[in-house]
Amino acid sequence: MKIFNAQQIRDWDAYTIAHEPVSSLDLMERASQAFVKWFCNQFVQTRPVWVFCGKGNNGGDGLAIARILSTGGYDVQVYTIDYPGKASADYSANLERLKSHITPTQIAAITDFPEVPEQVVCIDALLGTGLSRPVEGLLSEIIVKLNSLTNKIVSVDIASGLYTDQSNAQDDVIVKPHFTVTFQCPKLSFMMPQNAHFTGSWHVVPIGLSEEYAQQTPASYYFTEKKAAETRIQPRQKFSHKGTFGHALLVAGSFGKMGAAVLSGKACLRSGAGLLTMHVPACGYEIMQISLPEAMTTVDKHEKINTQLPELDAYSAVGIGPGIGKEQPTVELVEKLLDTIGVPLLIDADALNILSENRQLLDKLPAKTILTPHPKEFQRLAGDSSNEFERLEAGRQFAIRHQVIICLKGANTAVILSNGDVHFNSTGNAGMATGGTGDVLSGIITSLLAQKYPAEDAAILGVYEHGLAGDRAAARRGQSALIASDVVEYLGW
Ligand SMILES: NC(=O)C1=CN([C@@H]2O[C@H](COP(=O)(O)OP(=O)(O)OC[C@H]3O[C@@H](n4cnc5c(N)ncnc54)[C@H](O)[C@@H]3O)[C@@H](O)[C@H]2O)[C@@H](O)CC1
Ligand SMILES: Nc1ncnc2c1ncn2[C@@H]1O[C@H](COP(=O)(O)OP(=O)(O)O)[C@@H](O)[C@H]1O
Ligand SMILES: [K+]
Repeated sequence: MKIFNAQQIRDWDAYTIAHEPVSSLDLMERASQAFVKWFCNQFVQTRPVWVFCGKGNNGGDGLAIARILSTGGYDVQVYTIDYPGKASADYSANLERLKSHITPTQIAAITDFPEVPEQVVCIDALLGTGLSRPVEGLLSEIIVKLNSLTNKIVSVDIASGLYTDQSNAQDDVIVKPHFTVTFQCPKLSFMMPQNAHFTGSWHVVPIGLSEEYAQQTPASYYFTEKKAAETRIQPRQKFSHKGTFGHALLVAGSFGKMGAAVLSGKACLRSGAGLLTMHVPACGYEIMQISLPEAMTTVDKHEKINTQLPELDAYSAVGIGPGIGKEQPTVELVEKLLDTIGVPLLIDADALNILSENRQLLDKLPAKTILTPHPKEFQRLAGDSSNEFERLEAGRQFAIRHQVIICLKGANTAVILSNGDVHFNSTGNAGMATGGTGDVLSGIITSLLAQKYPAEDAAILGVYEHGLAGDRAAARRGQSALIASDVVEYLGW
């Protein structure tokens, strides 16, 4: 699914109005009905609903939502806000339509703000994607009040005060909803960890905006859901054999960190590679043979770290990094690998830190190499950013400059392609914030590369399946109990 920016969303709206054709008022009605459908599944009719409306089209949605809910039997009150600025035409039209159902109460000063009983669900329809400046004055006072309540808050389209596609300043006043019900596509700002408090649990509801516009309009940002992920899966053919599915090499582990090698190796095999060889330091030989009998093991001459690059001819992809440390002989191994490799490559963990500390190596990265940094590793690679929009932009510039693919890990991992396009992941949960889950991801992606998946597909699909396995694991055991081995166990495809 494409993630459009605020201007594109306005154009999408206008395109739909012109080409369907549908009046903008009817489109607002459709959006409001879609919101109400979600709302009625979430909150029973006995919950009173108070709707707080601004004067733009988001406020217009709020008025229409209030009318539809009231017609549906909910006890609804509407609060309109008296702040400078002109009301939109569709807001005014909906205010007229509302009048035979509900008489709105106007808030002209913060002292007019009502006492809100505990059971009331508040709907935030103050400002939407038309936000163009920080919220001030009465509107900001109202947001502060709403945020001080313990009531459930549902934002229409986007929390009031939150920008759609740019960073807010730290002291901006923004609604902190429990839920956001957003129209047609997720918004870029929902992907940023800095905005977690300003989205709550967010849900996309379709409102029938033009498919044609969505298809023909280029976007830089995407949201990878089930369908987009599954279309990348290459089905296994009846007469295939283990040679069909490639031979992966994982260079992993060091003394005290052999677990990272085991986890990435298991995940690699569970993701369909035909053959796997693990290259590990001598201390890891028995550990590998016992814990992963399906893998072959080549042993480094060094007891505790990897120092020797195995002959690469046999392998269809290489993954390096999990648990390898940063000792000088390992740095030299990484350099030699970059000088000689002719197959797809994944670089993770300490191998990324080696790149950060030996920046001349960055110029040796083969095109379409996949890098899987967590935010700290990314910061070491690309430097500081003052907010997460800037960090993402730094990631795009890095990917374009070095022609690599970056999986910037976290909730909604951003897979940044070498043309700068970003695919945010939809799976995964906070239970995965535990040691070793990144090693599992390395194994999965290396496996897909070995099977000759295009690097873009390996990154996007690998990240998706990794999160999905984490979600299955969390559903069975809960998030706190989840460990990286569970993610491997719940891979299933
Ligand atoms: N394209 C879509 O997907 C649809 C959007 N609809 C609704 O329309 C909304 C967008 O409507 P608008 O563009 O009217 O946007 P808003 O409802 O956010 O209002 C924008 C208006 O508020 C003013 N404004 C901006 N920042 C302000 C601030 N900080 N303080 C005070 N006033 C401020 C602007 O000058 C403008 O007049 C969406 O969020 C959604 O709720 C739906 O009605 C229909 C379909
Ligand atoms: N809150 C979260 N929601 C979803 N996924 C998460 C969350 N926290 C971590 N993850 C995922 O878990 C993995 C952690 O990787 P990483 O930090 O490298 O761990 P390690 O180095 O211990 O293996 C990443 O794939 C990341 O996307
Ligand atoms: K809103």
